Amino acid sequence: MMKKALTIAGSDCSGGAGVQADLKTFSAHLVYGMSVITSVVAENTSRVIDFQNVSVDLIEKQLEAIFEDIIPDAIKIGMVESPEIMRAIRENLEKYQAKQVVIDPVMYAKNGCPLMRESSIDTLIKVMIPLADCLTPNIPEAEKITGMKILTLEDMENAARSIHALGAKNVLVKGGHLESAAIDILFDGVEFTHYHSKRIQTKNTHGTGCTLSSAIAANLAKGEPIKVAVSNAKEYVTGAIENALPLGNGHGPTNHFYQFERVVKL
Ligand SMILES: Nc1ncnc2c1ncn2[C@@H]1O[C@H](COP(=O)(O)OP(=O)(O)OP(=O)(O)O)[C@@H](O)[C@H]1O
Ligand SMILES: Cc1ncc(COP(=O)(O)O)c(N)n1
Repeated sequence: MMKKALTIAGSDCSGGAGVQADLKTFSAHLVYGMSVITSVVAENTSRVIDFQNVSVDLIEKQLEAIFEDIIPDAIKIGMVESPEIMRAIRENLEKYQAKQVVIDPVMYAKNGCPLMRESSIDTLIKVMIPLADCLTPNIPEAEKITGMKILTLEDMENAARSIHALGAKNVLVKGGHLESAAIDILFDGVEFTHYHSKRIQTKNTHGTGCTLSSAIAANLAKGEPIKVAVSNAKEYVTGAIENALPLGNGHGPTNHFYQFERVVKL
């Protein structure tokens, strides 16, 4: 039976990040994908033009429609811009006894445009982080959450430990913003696991964080334990970056279907 995954995130009309990246990632893993849209973002590979949040009422009704009918095996949460939407997601996921929740605490787009208002950070910490089976901050996000400056692998480990203490079961601090290799560090409350890949020289990295977190959710939906889920997801995102698509004028999207190109000549 096909496993099912849900993304609760913003819509990126240009298709490289947000809900669109998540659904492509679920499909590439042969997992049935569903979506609850939190915000409609007018953006492309170069800039965010504008966004409008979906009302709390309609977000709750999307969740109701999903959970009364097709129960997801795992959930990925991406852009959640406001404290009210965060609180509604927390309440509803508790009500529906959601399992395997991966949270990517999206704060900014690649080009620096804010996708979460500053006043949401407190609610993110108190309301969202304790929901997470796995939280996947990048370095700037981990700095905002912890108030620490992160320059080294040891700093990443310390940040992961302090975010774990806020209630996330597993914390993956992503090293995409490091200068050296792309090393991500997982802390499960007991030990650290380092996931290495070489740094790929490309500007086409639109949606890397969305793709990694939804690949973790797809692997959890299939029943993989967290360390295997992160390892498989890291391998997948590295391949998607290596084969990234030179589309648009800015940061092009990753290639979610690179594995299929060996089978089907496009
Ligand atoms: N140039 C690169 N080469 C190899 N791996 C990379 C590169 N850039 C990012 N990654 C990897 O991509 C994944 C996403 O990390 P990153 O730190 O870019 O997340 P992010 O900043 O949240 O992404 P986004 O900017 O899409 O929100 C991580 O596994 C990271 O190591
Ligand atoms: C709707 C939405 N969600 C998340 C991101 C972050 O992705 P990136 O930092 O790769 O642009 C984005 N740009 N848009």
